[in-house]
Order: sequence, then C-alpha cells, then structure tokens
Amino acid sequence: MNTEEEAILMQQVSDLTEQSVEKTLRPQLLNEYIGQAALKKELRVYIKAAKTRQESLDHVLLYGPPGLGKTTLAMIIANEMEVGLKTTSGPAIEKTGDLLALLNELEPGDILFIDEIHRLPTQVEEMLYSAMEDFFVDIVIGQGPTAHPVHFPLPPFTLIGATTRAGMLSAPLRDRFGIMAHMEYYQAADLKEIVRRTANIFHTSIIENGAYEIALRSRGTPRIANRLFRRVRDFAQVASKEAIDKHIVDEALKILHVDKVGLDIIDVKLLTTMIVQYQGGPVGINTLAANIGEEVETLETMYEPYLMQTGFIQRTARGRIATDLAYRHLGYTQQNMKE
Ligand SMILES: Nc1ncnc2c1ncn2[C@@H]1O[C@H](COP(=O)(O)OP(=O)(O)OP(=O)(O)O)[C@@H](O)[C@H]1O
Repeated sequence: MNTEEEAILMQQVSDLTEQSVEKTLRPQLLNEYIGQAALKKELRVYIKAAKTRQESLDHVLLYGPPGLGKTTLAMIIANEMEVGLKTTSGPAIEKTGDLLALLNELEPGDILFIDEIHRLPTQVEEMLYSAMEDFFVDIVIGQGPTAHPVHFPLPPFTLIGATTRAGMLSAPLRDRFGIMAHMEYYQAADLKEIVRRTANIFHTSIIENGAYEIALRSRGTPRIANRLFRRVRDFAQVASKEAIDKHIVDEALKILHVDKVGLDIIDVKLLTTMIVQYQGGPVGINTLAANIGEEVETLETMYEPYLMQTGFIQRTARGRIATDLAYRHLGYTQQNMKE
C-alpha cells in the first residue's frame, strides 16, 4: 500500500469512527432531544393526533444547515410513532426501480427517511408525487409494443425528507409535505446541555464554564459541539486534567484554530480574502471558492449560513459583502489595514 492509499484508508477509518460515535450519541425520544423547543412542541401535537387517529403521520420536510439533528429527529419521530424506519439518501436512489424497491418494503405506517432529498433524480422525484399524495405508483413494464402500465398500490406511509437546500426542491415536491420543519441554529444554553449530555455518555467530568465555552464556539451546531468536545477531551486527558474547564477548552481550541465565536481557518480565509483582495466585496461565491480552494457547495452549505446568521457577511444581488463586524473581528479597518 502506498502512502496515498494509506491516507485514504486512514480517512475512511476516521469517518467510520465519527459515524459510530454519532450513533451512540443520538437521543432516542423527543424528551431527550435538547433545544428546538417550538418544533418539538409542534411535532408532539402532530404525533399524538396521528397516533390517536391510528393514521400515518403526514409527510415531514426537515430543512436547515448540516449537523443540526435532522437525521436524529427522523429517528425520534419513528420511535415516538412506534413504526419502522427505512433510511436512504437522494444520491443513493439513482433509478425509479431503486425507489420502488424501497417503497415495496414498507409496512403500513412506516417512515421512509430520505436525506439530501434535493439531490433526487427528476424521474424518481416525479414517482414520489403519487406515492406521497395517494399511496400508489404507476410504472411501465416492458419496452416498445409490449410495454404496459402497472398500477402499484402502496401502504400508507410517512416520507421524511431532509435537506440543507430547501430552495433547490421543486414546488410540486415541496407542496406535498404537510409538515414543514425549519431547524434553527441552537442557542448556546442548549448546546451547553448537549455537551454535558455527551460528556456524561463518555463518563467525562466537565465544569459548567468548560461546557459553555465549547457551546459558544460550536457555530450553533450539535455535531460541531460534540466534535469539539471529543477533541478537548483528548487534550484534557493528555494534560491529566480531572475535569474539562474553560482553561483547557481555550488551550485546545487555540491549537485547533477555532476562535472565540467558532470561526475556523476556512471562515477566516474567506473573510480575509473578501476584505484584502476585494475591498470587502461585493464578490461572487464562485470567485471566492476559486480563491480559497473550496467547493462552492461547501461554502454555500457549511460556511455561508453561519457567517450570515452571525452578521459577518451579507448577501446582495451583486455578490457577498463583508460587514463592519467582520472587519472589526479580524482586526481590519475599512481601508483594509490591519489595526
Ligand atoms: N437536539 C439534540 N440533542 C442532542 N444531540 C443532538 C441533537 N441534535 C443533534 N444531536 C447530535 O448531533 C449529531 C448530528 O446530528 P444529525 O446527524 O442528526 O444531524 P443532521 O442535521 O442530520 O446532519 P446532516 O444533515 O449533516 O446529516 C448526532 O450525533 C446527534 O446525536
């Protein structure tokens, strides 16, 4: 095995470890799901009503930035409804036959969870319309003169779609979801609770100010909070700290280049490029992506939403602009000079 193959294998092992850690950390019921109070309250009503009527839950669209707990929530809904769950993702369903195979396996009331639903091929998406609305699909079997339509009834089921890009969903698909659930970035107080819960699962002591400091730097995102917690825990272990406190969090996150408000190297690179090379903008996302060597989609889904939410950049018709807050945060004046 050459060095490149070894690096790929190591990355795969690390991805698998991350995934299995995520599974362990997933809350199972709404009561254990921290934050998103308004959404949970709504879901409780819909779940209770559907169960009382002994009907399947209406189709649910979960949308919002990555790592906020969409997959977790889909699993919780299945647990609360006490039904089976089949999980897949948009890119994994390549042909209508793939979708049909999934639909065919559903028991009455089951949930089909499609992550990244905005990436479904058009034909597959079109097949979903009648499946969602009237629980049937019409397919054509055979080719040429022998081709004939077959009507395929389905059991009532719930489709839960998750997307980071609700705007990319076609109107006919979007309109077939009866429950639209917008996932919000988490408040620091909720993230602190998530960090404490994770510490508990890992049998690690954490002091209030340590959990809060991780929360403040987690970009409102549980997945990031859990990841930072695990890295800080490594530093605490090597430093033989009995409990994680703010001091060790500060030290570890300095080494990891995560700043006081959670910006990482790429955020800083993005803002600095806007300020230094483009006088704060407006500048197009393609230009920015090319400049800092990242994919446009990565910038649009992982970085931009948080930078906009926290007021570091604004989106205008002519491109992105860096705000005064961004200048001040990075120590620049409006003349692009480091203060
Ligand atoms: N409200 C919450 N309370 C506790 N832990 C949470 C919560 N939301 C998410 N998590 C944890 O954060 C991690 C990421 O959650 P999840 O995979 O559900 O996110 P996601 O929104 O589906 O992300 P993506 O769309 O990128 O797959 C999981 O380990 C999960 O346990």
